Amino acid sequence: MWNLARFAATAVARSRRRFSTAIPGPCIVHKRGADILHDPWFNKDTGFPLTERDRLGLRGLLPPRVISFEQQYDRFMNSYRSLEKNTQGQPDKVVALAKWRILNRLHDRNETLYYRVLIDNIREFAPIIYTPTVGLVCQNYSGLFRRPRGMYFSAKDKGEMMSMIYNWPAPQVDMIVLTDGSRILGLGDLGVQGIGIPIGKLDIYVAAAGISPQRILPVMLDVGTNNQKLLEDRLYLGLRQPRLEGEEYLSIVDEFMEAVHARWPKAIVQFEDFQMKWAFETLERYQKRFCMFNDDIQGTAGVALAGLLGSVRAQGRPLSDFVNQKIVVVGAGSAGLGVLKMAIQAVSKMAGCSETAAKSQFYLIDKDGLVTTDRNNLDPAAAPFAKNPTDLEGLTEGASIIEVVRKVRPHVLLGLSGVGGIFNEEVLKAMKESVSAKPAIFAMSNPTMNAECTAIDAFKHAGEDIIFASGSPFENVDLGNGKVGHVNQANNMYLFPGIGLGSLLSGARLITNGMLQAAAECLASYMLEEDISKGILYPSINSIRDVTAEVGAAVLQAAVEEDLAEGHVDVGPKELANMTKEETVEYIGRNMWYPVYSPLVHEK
Ligand SMILES: NC(=O)c1ccc[n+]([C@@H]2O[C@H](COP(=O)([O-])OP(=O)(O)OC[C@H]3O[C@@H](n4cnc5c(N)ncnc54)[C@H](O)[C@@H]3O)[C@@H](O)[C@H]2O)c1
Ligand SMILES: O=C(O)C[C@H](O)C(=O)O
Ligand SMILES: [Mg+2]
Repeated sequence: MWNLARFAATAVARSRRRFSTAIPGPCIVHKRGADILHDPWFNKDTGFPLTERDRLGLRGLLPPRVISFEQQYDRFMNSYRSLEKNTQGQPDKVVALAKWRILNRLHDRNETLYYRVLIDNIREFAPIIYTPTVGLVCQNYSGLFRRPRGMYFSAKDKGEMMSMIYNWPAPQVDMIVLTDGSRILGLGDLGVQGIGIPIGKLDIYVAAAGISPQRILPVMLDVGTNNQKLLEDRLYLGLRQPRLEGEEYLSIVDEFMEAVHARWPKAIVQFEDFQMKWAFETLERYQKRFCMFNDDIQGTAGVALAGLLGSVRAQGRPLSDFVNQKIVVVGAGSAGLGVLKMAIQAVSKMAGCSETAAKSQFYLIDKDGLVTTDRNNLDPAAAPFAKNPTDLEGLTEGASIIEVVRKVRPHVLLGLSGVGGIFNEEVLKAMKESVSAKPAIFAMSNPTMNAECTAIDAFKHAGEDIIFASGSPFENVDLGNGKVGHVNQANNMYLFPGIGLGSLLSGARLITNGMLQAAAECLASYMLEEDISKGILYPSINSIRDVTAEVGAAVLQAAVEEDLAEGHVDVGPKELANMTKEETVEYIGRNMWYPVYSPLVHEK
């Protein structure tokens, strides 16, 4: 549970670990010749040594010189740098898509090299394969499409999924990211084009959690789209029909979940970018039956909570002061409500009070303004967080963001609305009057153009002492006189890889609230005091494998504590239970796949 002492102890004592990553043992490929060259899992391009060229029927299919992995790596990076140079001055979108294309071509051709350049340059490449560029890719998917990636199950496949799942060529799948494309980032319903999100999330799984690319599966459930523009687009690649609703919709998701479970009973399914009603409904429906979680509700909540606790520390307050922080959440969707739920639970545990009492510090605003019990047709999902107008001292149902901020003078203003720019100059200036000397502004909506405000505007209008976080990356802000306004990336990428990997290696059949809470607690305690005092709430993305190992270990240990850990491969539940915290982190690190060319034939 929320163990305050643990924060100080773990954060200060923890040394940064570097893992000696596992190198896969020799494997025999059953393909030969051109089939190997065309298989990105096995392809080494000009890197095939002569013995393999001989024995795999590759002689004559490649230019004679053998190029080392390092040389191939340098050649790719040189091409990438040339592309950067050649596209200078072109519109941002053109440059971003050109960068995505060159990376995607490598992904399609040679996965080992692709993942190595991704891991080594994660800070630079994450914004291309993940938010914000992935949003642009989804918007343009039908035009950009060259090769399929992942699996597509459509409403027309009803009754066929149990056999279709066996069309996937890999014998084992550990991690699935599933979307129905109905709420892609803040970009709305993008139908089948939303497949880019599971692909991007799974790239992060490989880079951050070391899940082998042979064991991941991005999935699109195409149940139609309500996006009129796409329905009228002659290049649109999805079903040209309105979205299925009600039982018809659920029967498709049910069939998919049964099929996956039948083939890979231990695969973990991450639900991603479902519109709110289905995000909550499917979580409720499956969380006690399958090993699954909803990243937008649960992953986001943990990352936001870690950031909120970090802001308390950054204000120089003891962590226990979290119970007194006034927090305004803008956006009552799957993400905003997930954050509220977890934050209120944390307050209630810390203060030892009921959740009802813990709610008093939180304010919720949606597209119709402040959410109160006076609202007609109050959404049942938002109802538990609605304010009683009698407690509001002057604010009424539907009050605007500026009205709420002026009246409440919150410590934190947190946006998960999907609406770019709604933390406008007036709202940001009002945050100067916050009761906190270091107010926090979280503009968490993605992609960049949907962020509630930019980093520059936040520091310009709300003052230089703010703590700032955004869902998509922004550059740090130069405040002059050598001062830097630090930009944090409050994105669920800091948690979902560890949740997935920790659950997988524990062998748990379910992902419980306790496991998710352990993940959030671990991230919250990761940062050292010296960083936190500078307003740095999250680790650098460069240390994402270390973060994931720690988070994964916390999740695994929580599974052990709840008696859910059944073990993984040859590590049984008893061994897991006997591992110390350190040993658990090492165990997780050892199980991370790392891209090197492994031999495709046994040495004679
Ligand atoms: N940073 C992260 O890790 C992270 C994680 C999840 C979601 N997100 C982002 O959060 C956003 C919302 O996601 P979601 O799943 O909750 O979406 P959603 O569609 O379920 O909810 C959006 C909410 O915003 C409210 N809203 C719309 N316009 C508004 C306005 N003008 N003022 C106030 N509120 C308004 C809506 O009423 C709704 O309650 C998306 O942009 C998504 O990319 C970020
Ligand atoms: O995809 C992201 O970058 C975060 C989050 O899952 C979102 O939906 O915005
Ligand atoms: Mg998402």
